[in-house]
Amino acid sequence: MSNIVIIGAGIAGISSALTIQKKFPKAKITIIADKFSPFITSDVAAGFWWPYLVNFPNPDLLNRICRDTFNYISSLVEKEDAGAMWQSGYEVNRELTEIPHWAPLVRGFRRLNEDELNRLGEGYKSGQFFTTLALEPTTYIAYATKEFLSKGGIIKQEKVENLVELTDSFDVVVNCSGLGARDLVGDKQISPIRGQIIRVRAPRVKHFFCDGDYYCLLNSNCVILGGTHDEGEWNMEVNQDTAKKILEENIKRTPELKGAEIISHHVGLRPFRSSLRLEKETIRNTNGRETTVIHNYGHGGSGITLFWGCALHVVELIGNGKAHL
Ligand SMILES: Cc1cc2nc3c(=O)[nH]c(=O)nc-3n(C[C@H](O)[C@H](O)[C@H](O)COP(=O)(O)OP(=O)(O)OC[C@H]3O[C@@H](n4cnc5c(N)ncnc54)[C@H](O)[C@@H]3O)c2cc1C
Ligand SMILES: O=C([O-])C1=[NH+]CCC1
Repeated sequence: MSNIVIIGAGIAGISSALTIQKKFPKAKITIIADKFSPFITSDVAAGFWWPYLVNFPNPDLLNRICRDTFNYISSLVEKEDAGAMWQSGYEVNRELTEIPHWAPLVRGFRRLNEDELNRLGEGYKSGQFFTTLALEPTTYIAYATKEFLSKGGIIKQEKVENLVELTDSFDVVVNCSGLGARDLVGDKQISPIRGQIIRVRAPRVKHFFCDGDYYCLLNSNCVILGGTHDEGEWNMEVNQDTAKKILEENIKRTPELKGAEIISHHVGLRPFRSSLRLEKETIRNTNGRETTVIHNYGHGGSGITLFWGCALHVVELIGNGKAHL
């Protein structure tokens, strides 16, 4: 039986494990990670489907990845335990912006007129109203992990010090290490963009609102207020002044937030890379053994927006050449 290992148990790792399990049902598939949900970056995510703080040089493939992920999350809405839901709202900008490439994917995309922009706040020059999806990441990772284990998947807690060491015992290694790739494969192109958020209970909030500075996003079990983005910042401590500012600024934009119950504060480090790394390499180790390595990391602020399309592409990269797996 062939042996496949996925490094990482975040949204990228667990989804890659599922697509590989489906494509190669006879293979032995193991997820190795040093940290698991609910203690990883993926758990901090709002789960909002909206390409944000991510670069990828191939627009056609990016559109396909966006479409595949959007369609997959929409298929999960009917499953009560997957954490998916629809939500509508406003995205506005203080500068003139083009219609985004993903506009045809979301539902009811409509540009806002000048009167609407003025009523939403001062200084907004462009914006749109649309319906998109949210996938509560901790809920989804639990749902996906249950499916992976039910089909014979194996999970090991371990910090991988050297990826090449795995090539002696695995036919395929899939690197979904997120920001960990900086050390794991010495990739200095990946660095953190620190984000701080507040989870609140605010049942009167019925629309999302984002304006490039702050955001108020809904998901299946709370409302998420954000949106700091500090490049190169590794500090994981919640900053109380930042939290106060996030709350105040969001209340100005969404007054229904007044009196909202604070549930929790979180900080996460978005794994930002000059370009999302979704590619294959072949490693021949000192014993002359050749192993296929697939890299799937560097999703920045869009891990939940891109995960399923990336996981499907991971299987393509492993390729039919491995149909015997
Ligand atoms: C505040 C905030 C809000 C966000 N909101 C959204 C949103 O609304 N929508 C969206 O699309 N994206 C959002 N994101 C971005 C999203 O969270 C990330 O893009 C995504 O979580 C990255 O997933 P990942 O699986 O690559 O990484 P992670 O979740 O960090 O998982 C990496 C895994 O690799 C393991 N690992 C790393 N190195 C090693 C090693 N050497 N050995 C063993 N295991 C290792 C870790 O233990 C972990 O299990 C947000 C991010 C932040 C910070
Ligand atoms: O990274 C982030 O903060 C977000 N990504 C999509 C919505 C918010």
